[in-house]
This record gives sequence, structure tokens and C-alpha cells, in this order.
Amino acid sequence: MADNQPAVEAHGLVKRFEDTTAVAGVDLRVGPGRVHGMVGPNGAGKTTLLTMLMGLVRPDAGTIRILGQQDRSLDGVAGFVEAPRFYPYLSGRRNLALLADLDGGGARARIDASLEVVGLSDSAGARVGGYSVGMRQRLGIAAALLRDPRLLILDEPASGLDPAGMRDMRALIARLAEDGVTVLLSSHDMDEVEDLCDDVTIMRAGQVVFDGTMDELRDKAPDPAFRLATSDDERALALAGPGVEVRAEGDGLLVHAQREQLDAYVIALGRDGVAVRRLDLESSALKALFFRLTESDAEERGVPTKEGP
Ligand SMILES: Nc1ncnc2c1ncn2[C@@H]1O[C@H](COP(=O)(O)OP(=O)(O)OP(=O)(O)O)[C@@H](O)[C@H]1O
Repeated sequence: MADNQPAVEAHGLVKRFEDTTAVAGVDLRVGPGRVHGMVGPNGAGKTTLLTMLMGLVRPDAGTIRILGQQDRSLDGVAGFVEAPRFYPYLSGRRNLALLADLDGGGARARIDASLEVVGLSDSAGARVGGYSVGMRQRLGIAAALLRDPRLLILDEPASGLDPAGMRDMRALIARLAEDGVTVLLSSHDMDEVEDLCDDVTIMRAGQVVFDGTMDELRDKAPDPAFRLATSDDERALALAGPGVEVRAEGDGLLVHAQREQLDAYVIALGRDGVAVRRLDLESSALKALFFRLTESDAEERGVPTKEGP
């Protein structure tokens, strides 16, 4: 693969299931060596898109090039969609050995190294049935690494993990990316994507509503929102200065401002004898933008948004 060749190049992808159009004309480019996040509410079409890229589902329309190849040989690609599945009554190592036999090539020789990378060397002899969700997700990545992939496609790799498991998973993905593996992952969690990804595609109802770098997304984001409680909310409302939008909401105030303007506002309150009793981040700029881009769709279609970022 030429150095600057995209790891994924897809044009006009469409996938219908009976009367649902899961993916409705999507273009996607994943640059080499990038960590690319795909976010969207439930039912946005992320999993369907990833299954098409992995060659598990045939698109109704559109073209896909993976690592420069259009022939779907999928050499150099690995990953999982939905949760990775293993034989629960066999050990982690035995599960990998079975997969390595299917994969052939040098896969068997990579078992130990793959277990090591995902931090499962010590538990490799234990039955997968006794593994935590996080261990199973990491075994899924180890299985993918058997193929020595240049492109890893991961469907919600942090799904179902507790905070420590999530932290480990993020660190693992960051390490793989540092080693030069291109990673395309889906997520519900804007914080996770912000933490991990260089580029992001936001999907809604089968379509792309944003595609660009994390920095480009940040530039588009509105001011973050903060909840404020003071000793004199009326006076605090009157003291709102340039770049600070304040309105009464519930039993306190909602403030939209960039951090520097917020700092100046809080100092002004103090100078004026108004005490700040509570100041909490209500919604980060990126989350606010994510909701703006995707929420109308969720409401229209009755899609639950509680799992959203
Ligand atoms: N095999 C299938 N048969 C029928 N409909 C399907 C099938 N797979 C997906 N769909 C529908 O296609 C739409 C997109 O689903 P998809 O799973 O790709 O979304 P998603 O963004 O991955 O959602 P989630 O975050 O909930 O996993 C949904 O309306 C879903 O019900």
C-alpha cells in the first residue's frame, strides 16, 4: 500500500433491510495510520456500515476499497462487529488457536504476542466463560491481531466495560495506533471518540451529518453550557457581559460561554459581592454539537437517546 493511500475509501454505500434503509448513501474515507471514530445514536447505521466494510454484508449500492483493494480479499483487515464471540468452555489461548488455524499464515506464531499486547498472557489458560466483559473484548482484539492487520475495524470496543475496562481499552487502541495500525471504531460516546480519535464521522438515520478531523469538529462546536448557582441570581443575570449568555433555568442559572469569558464573569460576580455557590459543566461543547446534529432524528424516530454521549 502506498504510504498515503486511504485505508478505507467508500462511495455511495446503500443498505436496505425490507422497509428500513440502514445506510442511505454514505461516503467514507479513513486515512492511513489514523484513528477514525464513527458516532451516532442507536440505529444510525454504524454497525451496518462496518459489516459492509468487513465484507460480511453486501451493499445494495456503492463501492468499497479497503487498503487499496476492491476485490474484498480483506488481506490486512481484522476486527469485530457486535461483540466478539468465543467458546466459553475453552481457554482464551485455545480459542485463539482455533481461529489461528482458520486464518492460517503466520497466525499461530502470533498467539503469544497478541495475548501479551492485550494484557491477557496471565489469564490465557482460563476458560473464556469466566472472563469479564472487558477481558472478552480484549480477547476479541487479540483474535484480530492474529491476522497482523494494517486496518482494525472495531464495533463499540468499549461497550459494556466498567471505567477501568474502558481506560484499558482506550490505552490499548492508542498503543496499536502508535504502532501504525489504522483503527476505525464505532462508539456511542463522544468523550471516548474525542479522547481517542483523530477523525470523526457522525451518522444520523443512515447518513453522514459530519465528517472531518476532531479539530474541525471542535471549531464548529457551540459554547459549552454550565449550571450556576449564586447568592443573588438576579444580580448575576444583570452582570452577564460580552460572550456570556445567562438565563434562569430551574432553580439556578444556565450559562453559555467559553472558559475565558466564564472566568471573567465569575470574577466580576465576586467583585460585585455575588457569591458563586455551584458551578458545574452541564454539557461539553462536543456533546452539545453531537446532540444538535443527531437529536432531531432521535426524537422523530422515537429512538432512545439515553445511551448517547
Ligand atoms: N439484519 C437486519 N434486519 C433488519 N433491519 C436491520 C438489520 N440490521 C440493522 N437493521 C436496521 O437498520 C438500522 C441501522 O442499524 P445499525 O445496527 O446499523 O445501527 P447502529 O448505528 O449500529 O445502532 P446501534 O448503536 O444501536 O448499534 C436500524 O433501524 C436497524 O433496526
